Amino acid sequence: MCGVSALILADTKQPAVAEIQESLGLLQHRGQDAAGIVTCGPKGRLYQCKGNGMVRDVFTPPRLLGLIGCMGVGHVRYPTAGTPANSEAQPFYVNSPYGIVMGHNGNLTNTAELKRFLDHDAHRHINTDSDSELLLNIFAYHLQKTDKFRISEEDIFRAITNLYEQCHGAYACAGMIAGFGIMGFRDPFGIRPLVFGRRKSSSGDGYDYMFASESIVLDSLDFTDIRDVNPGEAIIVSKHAVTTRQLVPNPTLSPCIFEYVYFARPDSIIDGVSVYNARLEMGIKLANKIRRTLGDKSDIDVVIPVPDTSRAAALQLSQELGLMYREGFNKNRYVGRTFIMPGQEMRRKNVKRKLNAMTAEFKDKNVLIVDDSIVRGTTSEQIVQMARDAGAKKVYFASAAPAIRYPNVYGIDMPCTAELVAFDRNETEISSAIGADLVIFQDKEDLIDSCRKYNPDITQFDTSVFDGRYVTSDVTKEYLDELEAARSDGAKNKHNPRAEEVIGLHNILQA
Ligand SMILES: O=P(O)(O)OC[C@H]1O[C@H](OP(=O)(O)OP(=O)(O)O)[C@H](O)[C@@H]1O
Ligand SMILES: NC(=O)CC[C@H](N)C(=O)O
Ligand SMILES: [Mg+2]
Repeated sequence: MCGVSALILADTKQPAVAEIQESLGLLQHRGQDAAGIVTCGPKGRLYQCKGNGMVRDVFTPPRLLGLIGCMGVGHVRYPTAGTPANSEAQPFYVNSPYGIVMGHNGNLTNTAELKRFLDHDAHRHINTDSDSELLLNIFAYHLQKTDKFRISEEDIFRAITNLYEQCHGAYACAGMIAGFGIMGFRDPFGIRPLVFGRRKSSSGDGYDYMFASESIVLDSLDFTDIRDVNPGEAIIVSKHAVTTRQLVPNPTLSPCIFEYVYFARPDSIIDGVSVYNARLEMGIKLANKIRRTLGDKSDIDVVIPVPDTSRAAALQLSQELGLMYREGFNKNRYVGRTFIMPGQEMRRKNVKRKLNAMTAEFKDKNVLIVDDSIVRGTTSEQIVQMARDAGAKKVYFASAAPAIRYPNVYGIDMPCTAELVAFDRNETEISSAIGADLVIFQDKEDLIDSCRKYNPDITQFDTSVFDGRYVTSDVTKEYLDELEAARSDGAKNKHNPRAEEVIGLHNILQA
């Protein structure tokens, strides 16, 4: 997943850039590889700053000063398609028609078909390997068909409807049309999150409007009337009006359950479910599973979370089991999230840089380490070793999510089953692969119930990483094979000149 945001201020003399930058800081946990902002100023002119790096590195004060205008779009990237190159930093821009800017969270599953269509039929030039550039150009192609001097909301809705028919996979998008306004839309299954809110303008005249991947952004920036964009719904905020339209009739909301497990901030609410509450509930359900597995009289002395994401579940679990909770791992706050770092070598090195065991909490104890998930096992394997080195007698390892055995195709970069530690292994084999005495996983139904408890109206989640069932119908065995061949660690390690290529056309990073 990535993070997107778009803001339009009622007071056209005020700059939007500072709050867009703020929004990206609040979404940094969704993407650490690249960041970008495009604003729209007087005369409908667009101003862009984007490139590889964290928000604090990309947006230096002089660069921010150059981003003028009362509306704009922001993006933080975690690459899940194409390459990690600078040129694939978002938002993307096309000049025709009207000047369009788009930030995309998610992943398209029919990129080959879209690429062919844009080349052969639409005759639109695509300059990178990014699926998001394809998405933007599909939208632009359909908007172009209106062939009008000035467009209306109806034209935009029609173009998004056409995009829905053509683009498969996951996409939560925040966009802008030069001089016109901002827009947000979510794919027909609502796989990735997107929220919308408004705030009384600082001048007291009218409202400011904002889209963001997570509600924490709108909360922090004092927006109210926050609501989820529905699956298959588009919202357009022009300088004069807010227009919403349900473009896909009767969609089935199917949010990615991994947002609740790991990706989202705990203080966000996604599709009516507080991520924090869902994690606490995961802790309760996991405690029950541990009780069922080990019986009431287990020999566990202490529960220890793996910072950061597992903390809420681990604390609740310890209370449920009547066990002591201790912060046994000290975390270096300056190292980012390791799971979303590119390349296994980097992920492996950074677990060690980030976490350190405190001997006092481990020595001569039977410990239950709790994490939110075990994916490649990069974290768990090293954590178990650290616990043993610190003198633990027995190491139990519990995961608040079920075992992950299938690739993700909707915006999480796990395309290759062979890289997943649970692939083709039973629980005993996983325990020995990560060096634990016993590993205990949450049951899938319990995970689903933990989220549904807070919004029973959600009838299905995307749980594909646990069960191999994809909510969109086009994910075939052939597709998964192609994805694995293109994006496995092995494939990425092969020299890819496109990843290093400097496509200056896209970047304006200056001192
Ligand atoms: O089995 P793995 O492949 O190691 O992936 C799972 C681990 O990665 C994530 O942590 P991360 O460090 O990314 O973020 P966090 O600090 O938010 O927990 C997640 O919380 C698990 O700890
Ligand atoms: N994880 C995401 O949402 C990434 C968006 C897009 N697929 C990219 O790779 O840039
Ligand atoms: Mg973690």
